[in-house]
Amino acid sequence: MQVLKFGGTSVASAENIRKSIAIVATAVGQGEVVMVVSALGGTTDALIGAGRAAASADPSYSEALNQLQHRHIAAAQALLDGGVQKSEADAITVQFVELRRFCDGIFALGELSARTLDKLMSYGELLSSRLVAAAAKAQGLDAVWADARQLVRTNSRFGTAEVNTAATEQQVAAFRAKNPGKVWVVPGFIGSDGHGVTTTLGRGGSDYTAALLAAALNADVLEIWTDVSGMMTADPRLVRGARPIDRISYQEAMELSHFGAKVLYPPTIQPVMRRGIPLWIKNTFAPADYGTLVEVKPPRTAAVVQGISSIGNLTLLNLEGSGMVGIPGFSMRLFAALARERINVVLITQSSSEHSICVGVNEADTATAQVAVDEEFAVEIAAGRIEPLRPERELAIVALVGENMKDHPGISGKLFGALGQNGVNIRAIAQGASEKNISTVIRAADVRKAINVLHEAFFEATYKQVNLFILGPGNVGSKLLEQLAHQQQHLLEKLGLQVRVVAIASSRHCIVNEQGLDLTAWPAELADAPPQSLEAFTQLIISRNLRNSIFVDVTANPAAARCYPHLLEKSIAVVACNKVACSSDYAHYARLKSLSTEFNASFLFETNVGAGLPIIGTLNDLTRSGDVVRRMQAVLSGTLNFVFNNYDGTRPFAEVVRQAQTEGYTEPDPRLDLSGSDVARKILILAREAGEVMEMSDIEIDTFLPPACLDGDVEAFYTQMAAHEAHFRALYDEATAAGKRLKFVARYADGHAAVGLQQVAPGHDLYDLRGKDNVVLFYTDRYVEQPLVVKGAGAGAEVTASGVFADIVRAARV
Ligand SMILES: NC(=O)C1=CN([C@@H]2O[C@H](COP(=O)(O)OP(=O)(O)OC[C@H]3O[C@@H](n4cnc5c(N)ncnc54)[C@H](O)[C@@H]3O)[C@@H](O)[C@H]2O)C=CC1
Ligand SMILES: N[C@@H](CC=O)C(=O)O
Repeated sequence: MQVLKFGGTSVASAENIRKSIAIVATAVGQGEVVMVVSALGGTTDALIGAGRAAASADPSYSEALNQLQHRHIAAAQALLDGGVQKSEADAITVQFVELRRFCDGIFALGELSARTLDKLMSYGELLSSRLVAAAAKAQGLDAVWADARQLVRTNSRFGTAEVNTAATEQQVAAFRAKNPGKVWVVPGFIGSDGHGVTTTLGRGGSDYTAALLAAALNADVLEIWTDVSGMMTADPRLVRGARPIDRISYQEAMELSHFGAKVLYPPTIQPVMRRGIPLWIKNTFAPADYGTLVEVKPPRTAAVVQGISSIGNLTLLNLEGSGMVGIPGFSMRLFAALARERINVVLITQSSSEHSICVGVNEADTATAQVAVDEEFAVEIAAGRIEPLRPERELAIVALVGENMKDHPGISGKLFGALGQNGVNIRAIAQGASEKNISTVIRAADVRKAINVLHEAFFEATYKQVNLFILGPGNVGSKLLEQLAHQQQHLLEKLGLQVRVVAIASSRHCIVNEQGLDLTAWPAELADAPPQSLEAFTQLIISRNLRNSIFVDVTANPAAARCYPHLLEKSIAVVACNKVACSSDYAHYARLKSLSTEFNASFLFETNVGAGLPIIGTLNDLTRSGDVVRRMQAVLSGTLNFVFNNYDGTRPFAEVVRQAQTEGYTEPDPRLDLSGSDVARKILILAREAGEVMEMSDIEIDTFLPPACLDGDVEAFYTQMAAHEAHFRALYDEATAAGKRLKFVARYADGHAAVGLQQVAPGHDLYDLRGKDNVVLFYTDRYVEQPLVVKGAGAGAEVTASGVFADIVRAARV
């Protein structure tokens, strides 16, 4: 015996009904079959709407009934021919005459009781099941229509009637005896009470009808045919990578269905579980798909977590107060007060201090719960022994479900870690001793992010999605985007990172695509995009609330640097080649570092010194391992090294500087390089990273520029340099005459830092530094005489982009 249930979408049209009947026909080859059907998709809602309209004296119910009638007759016409079609259309018309009279009655009385509503809703399944039975017969099945009201006996709790199992089993057995070998076609969802009055089993109750019949008939299998290929590892509307679960235990299926996996009506499992009947969830529209088999003991797989589920619209009710500690009965009174108002408690947690108890309820029950509980504890509240009930709204539960979680250490740790790294704050936790379900209460606005993060952590070991927001696609930014475009496949295959550039903003425009921008088309798209301010861009990053978000600042803009705290506070990582933040006030720099730690968000700026060279990383490695940096000597300006390596008086000094700018070594404002300020920023950042508390004003800057060069704008700067050619020539000649080279050197020792132009002699560590190279010599407690040296290309868009890229990968792999 097999019981097959077809949901609303599976019988929504003549075409779908044909598919469902074909599935039943195949099953008939393997033994007796019971077919349980829902109403044609959307019918129940339409009937409720018509009933409510009628009850509120709105005559539109009549038109709603016309449409329903038309839909059912059209389906009959498409499914049946000749005399069968005529008699079925007549039968449908008769039922609609009855239904119309019934709604007229509601209209006249202006009242829609639960009992009346049950009767009204029952027409949906009665109509669909009769139609499907006629179609099954027309297709050659030996089908019989079975009125569920004569099979399923319930009490009179209209809307959510409770089933009398013993009476139901007797009625089912009697019907079976009278209809041997027939294919039953049964309306789901409905039953009747002891007086023969129509009742319903709760929305989604057709699954339950099928489970009751399967249990009563001791069926070999219960199949739930729906429009998805089984229970999924997570809600596929929220998680793109969600996939069907092949085999799952009753307990796990129950947990998942309770927590919002809508493919199964939660009470369905209990009757079949009692009898150990396998329950198979299948897809009517892809019958070859395996679906999900729910059984007593599925084969043990490596999967510890079977699924991730969520319930929205949750309020946490917090009852707190010192008067609760050690006094029995508080919980009982709290739950009794809620029960009196028929408020369902979804989750409970209590701290071991007993100072507070916290329960989760449906948001719609918040006000009623508050009144009921405050009344119950009115005396204690008045005496100040407990606080009035404190509801926290707009929350949701996200739960991990899996029987194998039991005795498997580290699952909660991984859950908390994954959520924490993404700035998802956990308001409450519940885990039963059975360890089948670990529930977290979080902000409703974080649900999508949280489920995706957890799905990635527990199901998609293959890759982690990283979402980039890039500000300032100039020299470095454009190169970075080029490198990202080339390396996307490599990142996915070798590092398991699916890196998506979600947004790019220039100083004027912004483009966004949550699925990832096309990295070849962005320049044209950005040029045509609407204007967007920096504040709006920051808000966009925060409000999109995407997991593993990284803000990449490739500007030189102080305002951009001011956005970092807001982002870090939301656990959004910041990667910056912009040096403004780390060379600003020490307090700001220190705050950013502490926000990064506090909110578990990377703050990386390796390219602030030496472009793509691993200078800050090396320094961090030294200090983290306990070494102490005593002294640093460095050439930290690619621009100045390039200029002094290329200037020999044959070309004007200004022209060589212009070349450095054209080749992308200078700052957007080259005066920062030539004045020594950029080098001062860099030695400041190194000193701070070495543990020194220092301000920019503490750095001694010995500039070689005539003061006039710094008056006016950038063009005036070039003009002034040209005018002072003799000054630069003299610097060069003097050094050359002494057999030396000019190097702009940064020094740090004993809490003191200075930068300035020096003549260095052959044999000096800095003498042979070529092109635009940088070098840093670290003298530490471990590197006393021979310094640790980092040297190489220290400026240029390609190498800087490469350093930013490396920081992005570091932030992504945390
Ligand atoms: N060029 C190099 O070798 C190195 C550069 N850097 C740093 O890289 C950063 C960028 O340098 P480049 O790409 O050469 O400069 P760039 O001037 O070519 O690019 C910066 C871009 O940022 C944009 N921008 C400015 N304010 C903005 C805002 N509020 N919103 C959005 N976009 C804004 C500008 O319009 C420009 O397109 C600078 O902070 C520089 O110090 C760091 C290490 C080496
Ligand atoms: N303008 C800088 C670029 C790197 O920070 C330099 O010339 O070194």
